[in-house]
Amino acid sequence: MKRVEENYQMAKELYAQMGVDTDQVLKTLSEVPISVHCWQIDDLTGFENPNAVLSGGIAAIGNAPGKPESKEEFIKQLDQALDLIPGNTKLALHAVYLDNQGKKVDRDEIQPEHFAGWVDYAKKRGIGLDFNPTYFSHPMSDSGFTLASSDEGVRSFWIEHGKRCRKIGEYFGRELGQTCITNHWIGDGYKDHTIDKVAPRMRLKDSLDQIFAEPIDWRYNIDSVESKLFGLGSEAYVPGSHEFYTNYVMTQKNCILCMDAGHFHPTETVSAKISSYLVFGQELMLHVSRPVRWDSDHVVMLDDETKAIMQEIVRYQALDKVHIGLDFFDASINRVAATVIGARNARKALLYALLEPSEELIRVEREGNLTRRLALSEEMKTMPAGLVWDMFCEREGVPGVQWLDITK
Ligand SMILES: C[C@H](O)[C@H](O)[C@@H](O)C(=O)CO
Ligand SMILES: [Mn+2]
Repeated sequence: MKRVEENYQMAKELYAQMGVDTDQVLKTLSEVPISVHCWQIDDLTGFENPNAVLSGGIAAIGNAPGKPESKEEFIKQLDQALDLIPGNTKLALHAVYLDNQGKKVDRDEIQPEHFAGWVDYAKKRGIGLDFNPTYFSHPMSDSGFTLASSDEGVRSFWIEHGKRCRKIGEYFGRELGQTCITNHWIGDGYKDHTIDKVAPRMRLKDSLDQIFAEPIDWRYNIDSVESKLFGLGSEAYVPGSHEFYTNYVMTQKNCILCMDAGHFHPTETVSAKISSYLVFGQELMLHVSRPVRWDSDHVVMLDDETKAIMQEIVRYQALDKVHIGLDFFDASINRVAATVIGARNARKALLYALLEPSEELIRVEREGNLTRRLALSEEMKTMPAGLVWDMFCEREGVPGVQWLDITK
């Protein structure tokens, strides 16, 4: 305790010399919500069907022991993870984590009451909730198409699911006094060479128009649409591409864009795209993830891209415009630890961004002093951010490096 305090005082002085107020940084770091996804805990199996098989072109690869075998075990492990994650945390749920009280409740039948237990859970923990319709892992998505399907029965089933999920999001927002982001991602697409790329997109646009037709107060629920380049089995064509959704949110204005760090060409980065949306006054949802050669959903590291994403948000004072969520699932390592590692790294990346003297960097760039821009940026890299992090954990009542004990 004393050592953490002493180290922090030293770091505080060093950062002050660079024009950075670490006390203010710690306050902001504690307040910014980061939405931690629940599905790393159980490889996205959920409670709808204990034997569910993941589909939609995504995969949790690995067979690490300890996967929860009941809802009780799931909650226990989730609690264990959340207890080790400092800062203002939201919890992101998927529709398959419903409480169906042992009855069959299909996706086009779900209602707020099936998620009342989660609202109680969130109230108990003092956290907000985000939501995701589950447009996959279901016989009605077996054709590889949902909202863009040419089968009107299939399409209307999923439109109903989308509509109901927004109402559940609204319920979360009202009950918890925090906006819920309801993120819509579909795995639709073709494996091979596609001739008519327009018709599925026309159907997808129409489905979204129907889903979002009813206005919902943005204080309670904001819908986001998540683009993707390809999936397993949809390598050649995905109707819900980045260009498609960018145009959708710009013209329809009834939802915002979600960018997942793994959903682009390997040399493209989400960090490079953020400013273009902010210029047009757009809010954004992010899925912070780590693609390794493809959309592999590896656990988030404290790597250059994660730091760059946070820098972009902080530099333009857009912390209230860009909603930060996590999306990874790795079944090859302990699932609780995976959640903790990824969530702590996302917040550490945010800390690095907040510790940057961004006002000075922007000013010297504007003045044309590009030498100082580079020199100062480089010097910042070896400043003692870890000592500020330790103080953050201390103030949040969460273990610092000692959390590693659970990995023994
Ligand atoms: C489970 C999530 O909804 C899913 O991962 C989606 O967000 C995605 O990124 C699919 O590749
Ligand atoms: Mn995602």
